[in-house]
Amino acid sequence: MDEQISPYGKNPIGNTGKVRIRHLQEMKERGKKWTMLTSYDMYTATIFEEAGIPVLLVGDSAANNVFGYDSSLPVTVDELLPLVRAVTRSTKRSLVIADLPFGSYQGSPEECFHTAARFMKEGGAHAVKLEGGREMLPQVKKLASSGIPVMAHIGFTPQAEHQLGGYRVQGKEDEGRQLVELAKAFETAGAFALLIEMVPAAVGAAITKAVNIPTVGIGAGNGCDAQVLVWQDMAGLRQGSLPRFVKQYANMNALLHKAAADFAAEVEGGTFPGNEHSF
Ligand SMILES: Nc1nc(=O)c2c([nH]1)NC[C@@H]1CN(c3ccc(C(=O)N[C@@H](CCC(=O)O)C(=O)O)cc3)CN21
Ligand SMILES: CC(C)C(=O)C(=O)O
Repeated sequence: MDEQISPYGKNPIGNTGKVRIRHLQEMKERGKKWTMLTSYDMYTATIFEEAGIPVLLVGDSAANNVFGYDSSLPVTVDELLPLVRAVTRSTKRSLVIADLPFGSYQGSPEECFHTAARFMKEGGAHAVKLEGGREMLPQVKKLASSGIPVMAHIGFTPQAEHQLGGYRVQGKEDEGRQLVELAKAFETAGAFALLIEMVPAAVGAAITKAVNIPTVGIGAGNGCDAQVLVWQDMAGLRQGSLPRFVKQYANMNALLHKAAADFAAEVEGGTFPGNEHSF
């Protein structure tokens, strides 16, 4: 392994400075895979950076994983900004991407620029992400030409769930070829990377081959340059039925449940606080 141990932990990029979009580009050229996780607060940001996750996404998935909405549509710029600020304040090296929420960029390239600039100026983000198809090409061009790195999210785009008819795999049959063309159009428009959600593995691989920019997959198969998961899914904080693309690497829900229940039991039983926790 050619990984180096930096003061902050292992990083597939092997550098100890800030992760830049050019590093992600170099990783694609070297065929080295990398990871992205969502993060919405200080502790997860610090832990993920130290664990060697080079890119953190403050996703609009905060809607259903922080704020308790039942989809990503209701969350606002004013709700997401403090979360972006928390993550950028807590990290030294990770590339932090702010997700543009529904209704904050679709109206026009100018609206998109205004929202993205707020995440860069007020949130300290290093890049932004937006969802959509060809109608978003002017938005991507505007950001890229204004010095704002932009990731384009294609395939299943949750902000369009009502248009797409629910949570469904995209890009089956002929639609797959159209997704490859869309990916190329976003590359030409200036996107620095693509997020590909819920498409057949063959389509994820075909897009990854067809473009020179990195692809980050979620339910898009093993052929993408990188993979992303929502952290509460990855760590098993979320319970119940999960999308097929989720793998749980821990059972944080059970761990936290037990810690809280043990605390309650000790207080109720009169054993906490003991002498060692008293003044
Ligand atoms: N916790 C969490 N994880 C996510 O991955 C996520 C969010 N929240 N919030 C925003 C969007 C919504 N996403 C979703 C939500 C549901 C499915 C889902 O139900 N998928 C099913 C059906 C697929 C099919 O057969 O067509 C699956 O089994 O994967 C997928 C992505 C992804 N994002
Ligand atoms: C699907 C995930 C990665 C996303 O876009 C989000 O967390 O908002």
